[in-house]
Formats: sequence, C-alpha cells, structure tokens
Amino acid sequence: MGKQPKTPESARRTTRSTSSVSPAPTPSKPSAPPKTPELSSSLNQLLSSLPGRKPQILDLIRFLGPSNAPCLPLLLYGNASTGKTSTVLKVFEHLKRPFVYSSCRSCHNPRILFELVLSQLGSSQKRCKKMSDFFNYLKEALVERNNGEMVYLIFDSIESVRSWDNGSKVLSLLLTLYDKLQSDGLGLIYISRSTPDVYLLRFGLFQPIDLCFPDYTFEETHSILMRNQAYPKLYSSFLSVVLRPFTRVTRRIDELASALDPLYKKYCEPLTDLTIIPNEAMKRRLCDYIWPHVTAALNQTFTIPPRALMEKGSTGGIKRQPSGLRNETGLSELDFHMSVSAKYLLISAFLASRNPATLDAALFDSTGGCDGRKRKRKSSQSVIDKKNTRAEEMLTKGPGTFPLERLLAIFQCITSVLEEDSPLNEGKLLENGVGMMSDVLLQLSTLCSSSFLCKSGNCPLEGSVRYRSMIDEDMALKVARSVNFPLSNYVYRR
Ligand SMILES: Nc1ncnc2c1ncn2[C@@H]1O[C@H](COP(=O)(O)OP(=O)(O)OP(=O)(O)O)[C@@H](O)[C@H]1O
Repeated sequence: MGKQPKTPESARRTTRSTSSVSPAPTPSKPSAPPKTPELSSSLNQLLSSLPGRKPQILDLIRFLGPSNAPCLPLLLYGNASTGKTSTVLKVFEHLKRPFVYSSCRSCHNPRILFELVLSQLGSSQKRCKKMSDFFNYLKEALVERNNGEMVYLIFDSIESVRSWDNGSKVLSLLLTLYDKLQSDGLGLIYISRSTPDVYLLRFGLFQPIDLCFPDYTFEETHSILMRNQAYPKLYSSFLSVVLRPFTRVTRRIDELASALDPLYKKYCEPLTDLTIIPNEAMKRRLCDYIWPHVTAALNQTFTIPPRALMEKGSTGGIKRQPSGLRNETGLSELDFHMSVSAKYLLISAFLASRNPATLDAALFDSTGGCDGRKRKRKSSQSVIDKKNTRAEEMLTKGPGTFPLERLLAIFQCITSVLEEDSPLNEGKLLENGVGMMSDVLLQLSTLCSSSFLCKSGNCPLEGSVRYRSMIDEDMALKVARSVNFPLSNYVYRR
C-alpha cells in the first residue's frame, strides 16, 4: 500500500509561523463529518461518485473543518489519475465552500497562474509583473473580501512549476503563502504527483498535512469503470474479458476509459438487444469476437505520437537510438502511456545494457537490495580493476546485449527494493506482486515492438535470444524519476 494518510492528530503540526504569531487563530481541530440526514445523504452520494476514495474524502472533510475555522495547508499527492482533483472539487461542492482553483499544468508560466488566481478573486484587472505584485494583490483581495469565511486556494499539479523559469522561486512563494496570509482567512490546498519529501526537503518552512491518494486496486478500477453504465450486466461481462490485460498496461482511469470506450462499442456490435444478460455461451462468442481488437488496442497503448519525438544527442556512452524514437519531450507522452511495470522493465533493461553483468552481484544482493558498497569493500583491488576495465569497454562500445534471465533477475531485484523504500511505489508493487512478474513477457514484447528494446539475434554460445536497451541515460533517468527509482545508485560510472 502507499503511504497511508496520517490521522488528523498525528498529521497536525505547528508551523514556524503559527507558533510565533500569537494573535493568529489556531487551526481548528479536525471534526467528524456532519451527521444531519440531509448532509449524510449528500455525503453518501459523494462517496459513491468516487469509488475507492472514501478514506481520502473523509480525511479531507475532517482536515478542512468548519467553514470559518482556519486550517493548515494540505498537500494531496499520488500518481496520475488517482482522483486527486476530482476528490477535492467534489468535496468543496459538497461542503459548499468558496474556492479558487488553478491548475499549474495548464498555466505554463507564473504570470498566467497569478492572474488566473486574482481574477477568480474578483481582481481581474490586476497585472503581475513581479512575484511581489501577486502577493500584494492577493493580500488586498483577501482584505477586501473579509467576511469571516475562509477562502481556499487550490493549486493543482504544483510539480509542473518546477520546470518553469524561476520555478523554484515561484514554488517557494506558493508554498509559503500560508505563513504570510493565514490571518487573512486563506486556506491552501496543493495537489501534486510528487511525494511530499520533494517539497519538504527543498522548502523547509513548508509543513503541510499530507494526504496520499494510492493507486487503485483492480477491484476499485472495476467499480470506477462500472459507474453510470446503462447496461451494467453487459458491461460487466465486457470488463471480465478486457480489464485484466489492460490494467497490466495502465491503471490510469482516463487512459483505461478512452481505450475501452471504442472496444465496448465493438463488443456491442453483434447484439441487437443491449439489455440482454449474456449467458456463458454468449459471453464466449462475444469474447472470441472482441479478442483480436483487444490485442490490437493493447499494442496501440504504447504508441508515441511523432510530434513528441525530438532528436537528441546520446549521453553516457550509449550511442544508438531506436529508429524513430527520440526522447526529451517524448517522456511526457511516455509517462502518459506506460504502465508502472513497463517502466521498471525499461529501467532493468537499461541497467542490463549499460552495466557489465559482472557487476550485477555487487549492485544487487541476494534479497534484491542495493548492496554495492559492502560488496565492493570485500573485493580485492585486482578483481575491481578487471571489472572496471570490462565496464569501460562496455561504455565505449555502447549498450550491451543481455539474455532474458538477466533482465528478469534485475527486474525482480529493483522491484523488491522499491517495495521497502518507496511509500507510493509500495502500493503498486505489493498489490501487483506476482502479477507484475507474470506480466513481464507481455510488457517485454510491447517494449520491443515500440523500439524501446530490440532483439539482438541469437547468442552463438547460448543459442538464446538476447535483448538490447535502446534508450539513453537521460530518458532512463526520467523514467526512473517518474516512479521514484534511484537509478544513479545502480548505474556503473567510470
Ligand atoms: N475514484 C474515481 N471515481 C470515478 N472517476 C474517477 C475516480 N478517480 C479518477 N477518476 C476519473 O479519472 C480521471 C482523472 O481523475 P483526476 O483528474 O481527478 O485525477 P488526478 O489524480 O487529479 O490526476 P492528475 O495527477 O493527472 O491531475 C477523471 O476523469 C476522473 O473522473
């Protein structure tokens, strides 16, 4: 499971400013969700509109507290399409609270973001030439508004700010607004795909209450897709055929919905009556009918649009690029399409191609951990020298080939390390567990057909197929970052 949402008590911390500014109102104690019959039916509606998000919804309502009580900044985090935005917006709608929503991803630069926030607060004429303009206008708008009710600024996708010019400064301003403006009735909610440590380490003052949105389980994904279906029996029989293979490729609800939509239309084509409850024989016939389309659609999931593929020089001694596959901006597309297990497989393949096989034992211990330093200390200098010479040869030759067994061994090692290390990844890996391994061959063939890997002919000695990774180090690092994998700890360097 992912990092569990903290209990309200353990999550509430005193920021430097709340402890030093005495007249500032104390953030309210989180209270239980209201229990009037009217509200509880609206709460039930809210809960059923977002399957799998009950703990997050209830925590969020508790953290926000009553409408006139200040609340500490909240940081909602989780992978793409885990319902962070939908949950916040629906909770605010349910509570009927005033809020200002801005997605940093669609703003592209600070000026657009600042002016978007101000315009929603009624200051649409204000132009922000400097960062301090935003702060001053925001303060003015809050003072003018001052009606005793909190107003919440919701900043979505704050991880995107880091890639802007002056991104760090902008992020620092956004994350410290609470310290400066809490007494003006401002609540702050940040939504991020990155984990809190990214912000806590770099912006020391920022100490929000964090709320994790773990990836959906298979069952939750099923319930989400079943929502609002006109013919639930038929749709359920459709999902029983298609959902397993697709969730191996992606767990993103938006990707699944758009991939399954045309397939469902196909599935219904042979039927004249959609209200029918398919019996076993009909299910089998429909399954046979849809299956070729399923396999074709599964392959398409990895297609990277050509406009995103830009030429870029190779780095780190890796000389070859896959034909037609260039990276850099391509990663956002890649990130969009690639499942978590495919990303780990790609990282494993990169390591297998990049590192000499002789270093595997030193980099990964038998339980899968990265135990490089300990082992290196035990090796004699001459053994190290020999390995280094071979490794240097590899670096100058470009990416090496490797057999399937080596790929699987590395894959197993790095995924088991991540089960221990990464709170967000933990959920995916534990949940997928065996599934992730059994899925590898399917992922492998898809990675080959998408030119991320290539088959490198048969090894004359072993007679088996060998593979080669076709991505460069920059791309591997980006893939690794997207799943919080510490790739540089595993890459052999001269
Ligand atoms: N639990 C859920 N129930 C119903 N629909 C959901 C659920 N979770 C996600 N979705 C749907 O998936 C899509 C993406 O959800 P949303 O934008 O809320 O995710 P997110 O975590 O904010 O993603 P991102 O990090 O990409 O911004 C939306 O269409 C949303 O309706």
